[in-house]
Amino acid sequence: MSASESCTRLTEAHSKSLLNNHDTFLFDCDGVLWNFPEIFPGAVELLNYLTEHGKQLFFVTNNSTKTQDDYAKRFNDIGYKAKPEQIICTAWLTAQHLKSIDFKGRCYVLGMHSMAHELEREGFEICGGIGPDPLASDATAIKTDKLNLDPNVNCVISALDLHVSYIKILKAATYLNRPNVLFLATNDDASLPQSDEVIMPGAGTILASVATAACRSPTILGKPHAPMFDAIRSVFPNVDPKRTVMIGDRVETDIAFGNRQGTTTLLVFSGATSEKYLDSLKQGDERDLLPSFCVKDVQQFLNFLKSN
Ligand SMILES: O=C(O)[C@H](O)[C@H](O)COP(=O)(O)O
Ligand SMILES: [Mg+2]
Repeated sequence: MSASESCTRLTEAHSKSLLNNHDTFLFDCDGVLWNFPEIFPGAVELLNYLTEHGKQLFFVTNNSTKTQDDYAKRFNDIGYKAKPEQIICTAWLTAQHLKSIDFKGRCYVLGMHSMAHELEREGFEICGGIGPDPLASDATAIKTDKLNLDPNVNCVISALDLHVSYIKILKAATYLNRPNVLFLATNDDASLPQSDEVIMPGAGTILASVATAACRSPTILGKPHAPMFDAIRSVFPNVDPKRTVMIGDRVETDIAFGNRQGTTTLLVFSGATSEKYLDSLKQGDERDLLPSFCVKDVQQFLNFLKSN
């Protein structure tokens, strides 16, 4: 797909064609449906409209701060009846990945309680990393014997951790100094999409600190990488990428994910990507990042679908 063929501004005709020629719609969450707690206008109505038109919906979010059940409850609270199996979130995905490789051992996790919940639900042991772990104020030299490291840790997982600290990065890097220790990451998003000038560092900022200190690169499970689509196939084996639309706000994760899987991609400008940034990409040769279509937001997409 050339730059001129992609990034087509969505119209009513395109929207009806997307509806008639696709069975499955994959929705990113942050920046597309909401910047929580703000739910975007038209978001819930669009989900219900597509469901009423017989479409299969999945929610593919790199956000690791909530469990599948948390998301299912959130969707039900805002008026969309979601089943947990429709929700492909990275906390759940990480547990499924460890299951798929028959992992045995203990994990040091830089993340929120949702990570612990999903991992422990599958029987994996967490050994630190969740919650605050501040540097002692009188710390002069940090000696290994003061760190209470667990000799049985053989996996380090980097996720979105609002309690990240120097000591936690130090412990993660020290564990990763052992070559047998597996290094996983939920995602490498630079930031969380925000509707004002605040920049909320994303999971990628934490991952970069650990990877830099440890001089190692992780296996990243979230978008744009394949495990999320594999997880959808495990729930819905008949999913056909050619009849699937991926709707996202970040080109490096959502659009690249859809393009690599061969789906149609729809970029919204309500989150991480501005029209100006997309225009700058069109000058380059990163086809992977260019969407099939782009639209202002989910409300405009819904309006096009409902127009006569
Ligand atoms: O930093 C992060 O983890 C991400 O920015 C955030 O959670 C992305 O969520 P998504 O847009 O994939 O729903
Ligand atoms: Mg997003």
